[in-house]
Amino acid sequence: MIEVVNLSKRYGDTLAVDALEFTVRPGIVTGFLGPNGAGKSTTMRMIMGLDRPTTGHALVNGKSLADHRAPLHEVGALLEAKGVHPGRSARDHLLGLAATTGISVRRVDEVLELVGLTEVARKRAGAFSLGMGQRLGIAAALLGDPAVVMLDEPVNGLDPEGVRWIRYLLQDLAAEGRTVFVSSHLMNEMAVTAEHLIIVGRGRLIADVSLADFTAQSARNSVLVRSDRLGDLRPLLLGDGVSITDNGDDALEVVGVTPREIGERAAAAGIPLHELTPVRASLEDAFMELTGDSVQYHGTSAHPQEHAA
Ligand SMILES: Nc1ncnc2c1ncn2[C@@H]1O[C@H](COP(=O)(O)OP(=O)(O)OP(=O)(O)O)[C@@H](O)[C@H]1O
Repeated sequence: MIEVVNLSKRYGDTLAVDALEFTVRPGIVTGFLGPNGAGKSTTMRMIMGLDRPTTGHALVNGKSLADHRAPLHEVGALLEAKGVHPGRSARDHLLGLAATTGISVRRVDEVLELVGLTEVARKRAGAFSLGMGQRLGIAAALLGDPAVVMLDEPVNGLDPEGVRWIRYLLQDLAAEGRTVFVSSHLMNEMAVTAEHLIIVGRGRLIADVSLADFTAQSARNSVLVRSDRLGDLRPLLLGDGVSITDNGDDALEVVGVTPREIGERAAAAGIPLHELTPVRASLEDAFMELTGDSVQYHGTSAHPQEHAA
């Protein structure tokens, strides 16, 4: 378990983390989401005791990390790219880490196997691809068989196979009862990986919510209706709280009426429907809606009409 209590960090004029409070529970994957610069890495560094909080504190399994006798067994973390000597083999790198903390050679070979690096374990880490380097970083994080696993943007720059591998690994670690806390700015990836979300913007907590509730709350759930008699159908659907958008192509996007209701009204009027599809809001849309104001550096949008919606 990770407990973050009134945690703040100021760098000069920048309040990178602003009175954050949340708990990360064991047994599930918790996604830590926020736009670039939202304070995710800073928060994770403070949890690891690598940065000193301006106010507040973070506890890992009930104590601050410095108070644990064997911190590597409590938490394993992959923070920014690890300093691996490029001339060293993956195995030697892990053996070096293990030796300083009393971890066995057997455990080194176990984690190499777990992350799929056994075959290349004796090759120079300098020749590793980004994905292999990421696997090595994760192997190092898991070395102490920690109860808490914390990864900062682990899927950045990975190919789809690597992304999927990390997703299943995180879910397996959570299923073993560990606390898994993983940061990302990719909402759609978190949507298929995490069960709970902590969302931050400009250092502040914006939402602490289950994935299911987050999706259900989104106002953008709609129904796509296709018919060649849309002109007759439209007045039958209008009402309070209903919005109807013509998306061209013989289709309407309807918000505020259920698919069942639309089907029944169309049937009662004898209007044939060619399609009636519930459209879940993309989680990315919901995330943008929520964090829009807290994005520090807005780029110029290639799709301005989407933001106006
Ligand atoms: N060592 C530092 N010195 C000064 N400012 C810093 C330092 N580290 C972070 N910041 C600032 O604190 C804010 C939060 O940064 P942080 O890296 O924690 O965000 P993040 O959510 O992890 O972003 P990203 O997704 O881009 O990694 C940013 O404005 C950043 O510029």
